[in-house]
Parts: sequence; C-alpha cells; structure tokens
Amino acid sequence: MYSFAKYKCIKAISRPYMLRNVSKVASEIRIYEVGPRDGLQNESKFVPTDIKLELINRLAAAGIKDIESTSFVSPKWIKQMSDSVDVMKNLKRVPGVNYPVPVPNLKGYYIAKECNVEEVAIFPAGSEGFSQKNLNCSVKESLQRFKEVAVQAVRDGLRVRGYVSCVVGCPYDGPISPKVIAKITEELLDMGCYEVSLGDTIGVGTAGSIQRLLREVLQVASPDKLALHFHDTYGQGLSNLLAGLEFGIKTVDSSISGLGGCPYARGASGNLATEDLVYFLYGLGVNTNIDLVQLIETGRYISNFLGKPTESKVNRALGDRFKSHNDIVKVAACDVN
Ligand SMILES: CC(C)(COP(=O)([O-])OP(=O)([O-])OC[C@H]1O[C@@H](n2cnc3c(N)ncnc32)[C@H](O)[C@@H]1OP(=O)([O-])[O-])[C@@H](O)C(=O)NCCC(=O)NCCSC(=O)C[C@@](C)(O)CC(=O)[O-]
Repeated sequence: MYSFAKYKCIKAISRPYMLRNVSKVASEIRIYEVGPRDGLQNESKFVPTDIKLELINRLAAAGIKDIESTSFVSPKWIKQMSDSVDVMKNLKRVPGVNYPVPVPNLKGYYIAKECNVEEVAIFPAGSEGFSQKNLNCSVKESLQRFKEVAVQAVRDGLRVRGYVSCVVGCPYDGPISPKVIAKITEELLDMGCYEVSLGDTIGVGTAGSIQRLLREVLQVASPDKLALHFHDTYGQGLSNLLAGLEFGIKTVDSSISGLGGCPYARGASGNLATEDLVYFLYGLGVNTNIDLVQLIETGRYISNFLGKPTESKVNRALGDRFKSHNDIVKVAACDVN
C-alpha cells in the first residue's frame, strides 16, 4: 500500500492554490476514453468480446472521438485483454474516431499492427517498484523496449502516445519526484510520442501536487503535448483536473462509469468518470459535443453488465430525471450564465 510514512515532513506550500482563475482553460477539450481498456482490465469476471464491442460502439455513438479499445499485453499477465485481436478485428470503425491500443513490447506491437491499428500507446512507470510489478523490468529497460516500439511504429506511419504511470506516488515506492517524471516525459517525446499522458495511477495526487508536477513537466513539454489521467481513489479527480487545465492542457483521459484500476496498483480505484468529466466541462462552458444522455445510458449499460453500481456521481445524480441532453447541459451550466 501507499506509504505516507515515507514523507519526512509535510512542507508548507508557499504559493497557495488559486481555483478562481479559469480563464486559461482551453475552449475545447479532447476526451480520451480509456474505459474499454483501463476500465475493464481490472475486472475479474471476463467480459465477453461482444459486450466490449457494444461498449465501444455506444461510446462512439455518444460522440467520443478517442476510445482506447483494448491492449496487446501478455495474456498471461492480463487475461481480460486476451481477446484483443477479436476486439480490433470485429470493431465497426466509425470514420473520425480513433481506436488506440497500448502495447508493452514489439511482440504486442506486431500483433496490433496486423489488426490495422492506427495508434499505439507505450507506458513506462515513474517508479522502479511499479515498473517491476507491471512490466517485469526496470524503468530503464522498459524505456529501451518502448523506444523500439516507438521507432518501429513511427517508421510504419502509426501514431504513438506515451503514458507515465505513478506520476505522483507509487504503491511500492511512495512519493515520486516531479523531476523524474519530467525526464521520462522528455524521453517519450524524443522517441516520437505525439503526446504524453500523466497518470496518477493510484489517485494520491491533490491540486497542489499536480501543480508542482506540472510546473516541472512543462519545462520539457508544451501543454499541447500533455494529457491528464487521474484515478479518483481519494476523490480528488476533478480538482486535480482543474489544476491541470489551468496550465492550458487540452486532453483528458477518463473512463465510462468511473471504471478502472490497475491489477498491479492494489487499492487504486477507478478513473475519473467520463460522465462527471463531461458535466464538469459543460459547467465551465466547454462544449465537448458529447451527448450526456447517451453517455449516461452507456455507463449504465456496462455497470449493469458488471453487476455493480456506477462510480459516476453525475450518472447517479441525474439518473432518469433528464431525458434530453440540453436539459442536462442547462443544469451543468447554471453557474456560468
Ligand atoms: C511486459 C510483459 C509482456 C513482460 O512479461 P514477461 O513475462 O517478462 O515477458 P516475456 O517476454 O518473458 O513473455 C512471457 C510470455 O508472454 C508472451 N508475451 C509477451 N508479450 C506479449 C504480448 N505483448 N502479447 C502476447 N503475448 C506476449 C510471451 O510470448 C511469453 O509466452 P510463452 O512463451 O511463455 O508462451 C508483461 O509484463 C505485460 O504484458 N505487462 C502489461 C501489464 C499491463 O497491461 N498493465 C496494465 C496497463 S498499465 C496501466 O494500466 C497504467 C496506465 C497506462 O493506465 C496509466 C495509469 O493508470 O496511470
């Protein structure tokens, strides 16, 4: 478990966090949906391929343009993703929708390429402990492996996205220095990643630690090269997000119904829920072109299948009260009119 004992002291934050300035939030935010991959990978009950395909189709129908659909990892490590070939081969691809997939090595890359993927993601960790558990190698070895993937993918004309996991804290090593994350981010961009998603894998970040992280990472990457990937374990997802958006970052990862978690990060809860994110953005006056009613129905579809309540507060709160997307947007936007 994440050890607070590793903090020698809690330093006073010299610059208090200001939530009032939302003027730097971009007018358009790209939502990168990770539900079918990050959301499902931790589910113990195997989700049949046709349910996964239906979920992806519903997300696309709701207006999501980037849907991380599966991953080409070792089935010995993550059984839930063992049908990745079937998922990608049977996907009804909607024009204008991107269906990226994470790959841990060249083996996964070549299988994914056979399935005509257009974008792959590589995912080193910010900590040694998590790298060993998640990838069975050191951070340095993983970067070498991922570089081989990135170089080959760029050569083949595919887009490559980078992730860094455990950007604030690691379940095995404790707090992580922002300088370490900046260094890995820089390496991923140098390898050819078009953007790097900063993953607070166990959700220990706060607006303050995210600010400190971004001040460091923005020394090596411009805001348009970064994405934010928050798990909501401590209920800090949306405040962390606002902290990040104020730096001008325009891409946010989220998961339908708040599904998610990593098998190698025990205790980590789901990702920031896509329904909560879309509602939040409408409240800021950011139009996402995503239909919240369809999104809410999609969240219920997958939660019902999994037999558990949705983790999205917006989904729970709005429930059946609103039949029209515009009605929901009016509720979300009441504070800006
Ligand atoms: C990296 C490895 C492969 C090393 O695993 P390993 O056991 O060291 O690898 P290996 O090369 O020794 O191979 C072992 C066996 O797996 C096979 N294998 C090997 N690779 C593949 C592949 N790609 N596809 C299919 N099969 C594969 C390989 O062929 C072999 O099969 P055998 O010869 O024994 O029959 C493994 O540790 C792995 O797959 N790890 C991925 C774990 C994972 O998916 N974690 C979750 C994603 S990361 C995450 O969720 C965080 C993120 C990104 O969301 C950000 C955040 O939340 O903050």
